Amino acid sequence: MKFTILYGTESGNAELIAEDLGAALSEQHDDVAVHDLQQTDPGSLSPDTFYLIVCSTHGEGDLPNSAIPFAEAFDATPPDLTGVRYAMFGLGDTFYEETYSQGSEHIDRRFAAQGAERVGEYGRHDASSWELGSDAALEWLPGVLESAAIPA
Ligand SMILES: Cc1cc2nc3c(=O)[nH]c(=O)nc-3n(C[C@H](O)[C@H](O)[C@H](O)COP(=O)(O)O)c2cc1C
Repeated sequence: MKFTILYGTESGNAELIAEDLGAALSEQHDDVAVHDLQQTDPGSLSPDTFYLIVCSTHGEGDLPNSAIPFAEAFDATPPDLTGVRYAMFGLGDTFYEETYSQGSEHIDRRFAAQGAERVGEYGRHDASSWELGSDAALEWLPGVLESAAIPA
């Protein structure tokens, strides 16, 4: 199974988490890549790869800067994501109350609308919590792999 971890970030937290998830997956799997969403062509998403998407929230419940070109390209030419499976890990801060963790949901809605299947629990990290983002993501990962029926 090929894994690609895609991150959308503005101040680097999602990138760090993506790198840590990539390192953890690489211990058991050979084909693991980590990419910034801004370097990702939506048309390249493929059913032969399992995607983990790590995306923060900025503005007022908006996408972070590095995810915006991806969303624009996605909307310009919506890809057929039939057969694509992915897991979602959203970053946010409950300080922002009603817009908490909505950034990643902009990507999630696009994937669902084009036929992709989200697998496992929707992961979240709250910057107001005491937990480190990477610790939360590494706790979330095994459940996702189990839901996807991928050996850890
Ligand atoms: C200017 C600014 C606006 C933010 N707006 C929101 C928001 O609307 N909702 C939310 O849940 N978190 C919001 N956050 C919190 C970030 O999503 C959180 O700090 C996250 O860990 C940042 O990750 P990143 O470094 O990958 O961008 C905001 C942070 C900043 C600095």
